[in-house]
Amino acid sequence: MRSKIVAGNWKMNKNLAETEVLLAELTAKLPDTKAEVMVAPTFVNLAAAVDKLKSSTIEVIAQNMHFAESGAYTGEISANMLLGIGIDTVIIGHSERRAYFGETDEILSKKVAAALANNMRVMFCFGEELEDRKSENHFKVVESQLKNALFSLDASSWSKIILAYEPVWAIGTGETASPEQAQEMHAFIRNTITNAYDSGIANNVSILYGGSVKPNNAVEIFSKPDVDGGLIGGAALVADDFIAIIKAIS
Ligand SMILES: O=C[C@H](O)COP(=O)(O)O
Repeated sequence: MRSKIVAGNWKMNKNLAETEVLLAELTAKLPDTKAEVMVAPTFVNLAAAVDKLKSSTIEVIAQNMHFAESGAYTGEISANMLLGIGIDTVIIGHSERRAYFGETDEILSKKVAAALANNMRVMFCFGEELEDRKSENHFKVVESQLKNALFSLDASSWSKIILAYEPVWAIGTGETASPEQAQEMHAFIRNTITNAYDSGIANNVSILYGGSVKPNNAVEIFSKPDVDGGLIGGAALVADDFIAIIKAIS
């Protein structure tokens, strides 16, 4: 069901002690909000985060998982392991996984299938590179990322999908897509899903924007009708900034 979501992707930041400090600050300052609030610490700190947040409404989610159930995949983590510590939402397809770890659309579609087979929610990330936007191929690229990883899914699986549009040129760069650019792309995404499935599915999926969302731009970005919240990187590492971004959800 479409809902407002603010998720913090901590990437490879914060050791255990730092994780506990940030979570304590977040729980102490968390405002009343209609947004679902999520944090994605590193794998080694997930269990501690789940424990620390057991009486909080903040959900702990994972940054990644492998598609296999188990086996000889040194260094990897399965859906079953995440579920075993109480985590049932996973980020799949982040541009850093695509760029630095060779995750192709084919691998990502296997990961999505594995997460759904385990009844997990998937926060699926995608977005164009700067070159794609400069050459005006951004709509085509986004359409193909969605099609290759998601459009073979059954209609019923879409209740478990959250989308996060993250233009690669806006991630960690301080350069944000303008609220108009975000709205234009989010509307295109809904339209693309309507064409592949139907408007019911398109209108029920939450589409988050990610890429240099900060306290000073969140209100304007979140005010756009097809933007249902944000996937936050750098600003999620500072409690006051993340709280201010949560407050920007109306
Ligand atoms: O997952 C989060 C995104 O990569 C955005 O990161 P950022 O807010 O640091 O640009």
